[in-house]
Amino acid sequence: MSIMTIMTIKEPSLNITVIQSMINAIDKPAIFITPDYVIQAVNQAYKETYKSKVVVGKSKCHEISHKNPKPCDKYGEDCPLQQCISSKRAVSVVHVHATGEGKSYCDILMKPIIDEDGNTLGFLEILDKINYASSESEKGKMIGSSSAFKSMLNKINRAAQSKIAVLLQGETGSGKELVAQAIHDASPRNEKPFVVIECTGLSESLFESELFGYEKGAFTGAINSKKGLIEVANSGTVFFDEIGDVPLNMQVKLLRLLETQSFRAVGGLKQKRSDFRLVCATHKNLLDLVEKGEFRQDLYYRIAGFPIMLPSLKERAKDIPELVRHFLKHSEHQNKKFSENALDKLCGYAFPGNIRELISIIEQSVLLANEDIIHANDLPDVVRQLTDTSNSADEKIHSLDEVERTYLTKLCNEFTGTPDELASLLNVSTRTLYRKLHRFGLKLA
Ligand SMILES: Nc1ncnc2c1ncn2[C@@H]1O[C@H](COP(=O)(O)OP(=O)(O)OP(=O)(O)O)[C@@H](O)[C@H]1O
Repeated sequence: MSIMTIMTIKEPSLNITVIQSMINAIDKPAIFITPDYVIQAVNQAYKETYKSKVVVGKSKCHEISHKNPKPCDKYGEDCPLQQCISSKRAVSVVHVHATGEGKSYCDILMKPIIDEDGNTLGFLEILDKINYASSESEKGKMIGSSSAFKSMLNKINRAAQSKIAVLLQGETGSGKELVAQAIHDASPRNEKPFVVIECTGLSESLFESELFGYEKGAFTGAINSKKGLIEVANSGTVFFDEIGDVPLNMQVKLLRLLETQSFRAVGGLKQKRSDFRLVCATHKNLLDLVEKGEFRQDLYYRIAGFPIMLPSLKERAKDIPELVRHFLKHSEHQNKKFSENALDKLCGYAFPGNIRELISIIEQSVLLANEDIIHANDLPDVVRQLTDTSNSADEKIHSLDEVERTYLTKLCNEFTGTPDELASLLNVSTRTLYRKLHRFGLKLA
């Protein structure tokens, strides 16, 4: 019956055995469908993933993957089949699918299968389960369901498959380190080391000894030789955080390392090699720095093979309620809940510190609330004030640096605990807190 169906779709006939063999050779879940969404061929990986009975020639793709009686565009999602029909080209979208293990993000690749005469015979759909993200609270995963978040997932998944150098650009606290880790986890190098190099505040000598290691006796205090982070990262991924903070004289050394993948330990003669995948992040506009002569153009093009722009939390405000539920659920405050009104206020706030600031605001609100329900007036002043004035026409727009500086200045004057306690409340490492204080010339009381 399935053969008949295919044969009546287009001339010349399509051999279902050929299609089935093609699908069987794909190691990811895959189906072959006709424009009426009907599945004409399916592989074992698809059956195992969706655990629903697929009747070839009858079951429709959306009935299996979404458990929906109607196609996904009827529920407000992009339909890859419709896009593929109109563009006649391969398309890729990220959807939430109902798999045998519950809801899961999937990166869908839909390709038209065209015969020698240019007739479209049907569409090949290949699915890639995204394990590092979820549309609902799940411990250890990136949470979100806004379209900005989904299109970021699509790019992460693309980047993960190749060895291309990725540059993550986004505001502070928008999740750059989490995305870097996700790229590593979804890559073929995921069993190998993921090494983070924090570029802020590295002096030249520290830069070289940290990255390249040193030989015994190379300098006072080098009692034994030590491997550098680049060597440790061999076969894995190196994540250079805040790459825009690398001073010009060190940029040359970095460029040489990236071009040759080889280096020499401090005090060593031997040239060593390390095969690492490069991911960099910055909250700065590197092209502006290139323009100002503060960042080498050749280094920029070397690190920005595949730039990914992370959306700010403001651009994905739709995700705020789920993120709030997620952070409460995985804290010691599972019994707490934000009122609808408080959630509305949060959704209207600009979050200059992005998700890190959201986490901190949740913590503060929990402390400020007297009941298990957190009301709008339990929110910290910064949210209440900024959201209260957000409609005024003459509101001055503050730069993110300004907002961060003002908030940190206030904390420096008022906070009475230790730097470690403050760093933990702000959900940053103590090192990051010191880095920020140093940047604004601030000191804790
Ligand atoms: N999509 C997400 N879902 C859940 N938690 C997230 C998400 N994105 C970021 N976070 C959390 O937000 C916090 C900040 O993220 P991260 O440190 O990756 O940001 P960043 O952009 O690297 O910050 P910085 O620019 O200051 O280095 C972390 O606690 C991280 O786990």
